[in-house]
Amino acid sequence: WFAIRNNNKAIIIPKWPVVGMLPSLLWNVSHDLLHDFITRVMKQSGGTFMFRGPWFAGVDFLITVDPLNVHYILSKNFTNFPKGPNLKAILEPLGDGIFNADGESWKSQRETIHSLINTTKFHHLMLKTIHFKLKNGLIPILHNTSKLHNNAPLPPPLDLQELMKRLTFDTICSLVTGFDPKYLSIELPSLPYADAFDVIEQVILYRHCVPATVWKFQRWVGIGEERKMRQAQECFDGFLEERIRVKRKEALDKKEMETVVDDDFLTMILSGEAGIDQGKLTDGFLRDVVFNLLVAGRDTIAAALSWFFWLVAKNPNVEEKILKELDQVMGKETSFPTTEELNKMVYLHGAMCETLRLYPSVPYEHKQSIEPDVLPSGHAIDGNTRILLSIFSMGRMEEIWGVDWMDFKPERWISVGSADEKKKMVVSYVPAYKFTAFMAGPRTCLGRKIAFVQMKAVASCVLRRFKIEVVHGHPVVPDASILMFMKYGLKVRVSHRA
Ligand code: HEM
Repeated sequence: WFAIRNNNKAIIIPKWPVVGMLPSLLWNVSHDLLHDFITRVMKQSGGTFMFRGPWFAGVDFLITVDPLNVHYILSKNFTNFPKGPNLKAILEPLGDGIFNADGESWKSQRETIHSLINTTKFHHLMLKTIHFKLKNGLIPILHNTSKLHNNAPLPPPLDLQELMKRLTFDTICSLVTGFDPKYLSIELPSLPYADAFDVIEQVILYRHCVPATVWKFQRWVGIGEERKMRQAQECFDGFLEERIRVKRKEALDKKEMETVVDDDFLTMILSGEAGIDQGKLTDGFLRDVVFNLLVAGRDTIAAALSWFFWLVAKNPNVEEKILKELDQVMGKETSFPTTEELNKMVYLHGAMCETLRLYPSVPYEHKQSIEPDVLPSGHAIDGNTRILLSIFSMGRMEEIWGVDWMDFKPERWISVGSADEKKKMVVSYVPAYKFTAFMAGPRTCLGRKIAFVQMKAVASCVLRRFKIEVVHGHPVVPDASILMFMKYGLKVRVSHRA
């Protein structure tokens, strides 16, 4: 009261009897301010803060953005900081897949996924798939609306974020299951299993926000959000079961015909390329692997591309430099870029990193200590302490990025290469404990490389053909969600480039 009365800019988080600091948190969540609020708390507290929830609710957590702590938790003392049982319960729809696994199960899944997605074959399949989806999905849709734009004074706005979600849903489904749902078509169809996927993510967020006893009770009785979760899970599991059944049959037919199997991720696993014992390939195991990969590769890229297009539209100087680079790399050619051309797009790469610094697709990472420990910042923690790493706030720390941290500056990521690199512009090395959008240490993202290829391919194809303008007055704010989406979507108007 004293601080407010004196118009003090410092954030005061009262620790009330019984309810602890929960009111401050809830107030900020309900006013769309969660990420900014946490960032201000981090700046004010020197990078680490202990949040105390209601008595006996078991929701206390330590939140940190200190790179030394992050390094310690994610790498140096990695074994003391697994994801923990609380998160495992919240993420139960992901089954025993890689996101929800710890220990040996996690290790063997990581090896399998790593060995399959980092092959030239998978890389080719990915480029082919994105090319197909751009040519037959995104570009025709933008072209259609853009024609209207050029001929009519008031063109209909498009929700670009919605288009990105549809594009990445089709792409990742095709890559993982070999099936293209055609969610991104001119008619913008409604697909029950795609909607179910969204509901599952929303209810996972809900579980993060209420005490475990509340959502577990709701699940037991079958009411509220948990009822929605059960229905959505049944629907999405039905879709996955069908995909697995079809793939099993195809794999069998191909074996009989002795044809070379060179398809999607699921086919590669079933054909024994991953070296997994056939006895282990139960429907449940395959369901978990596939579901986790769909989660990993869909919304992360959709969110990053949405923020990228918004930032570029707001920064014409960056847009100009990207277009100049694209002209240099691809000449007058407007065909799909090759792998070599994508590698040469250094400025565009910097713009993508800069987007993920300011708007990381995964804004928070959860860990839970096993044993008591002392963090490099000097904070002593008990065993079983929940820890939240705020990736969003890390991208906004002056101590890490300098005084111009709020500027969208792809140049931050570019430097002059060595003599071996012929002194060309190259992407600078930035330690993973500073730039944590893909996490760091043994659990670092396995799809980082393919994510950049996809994002650069989509961005270069769209920007060369279309000018994107954000609809005047459209509010762009991050949603308080486990994934960094825009709360009201991204309403834009597109026109053909001259
Ligand atoms: C912009 C795009 C992406 C971002 C920002 C991103 C970010 C992340 C982050 C923060 C994690 C750690 C999550 C956690 O431990 O809870 C992660 C893990 C992972 N990512 Fe990505 N990701 C992206 C794209 C992809 C893609 C396209 C794939 C592949 C299909 C992928 C596969 C994975 C896998 C398998 C893991 C689990 C690693 C493990 O636990 O060992 N990611 N990613």
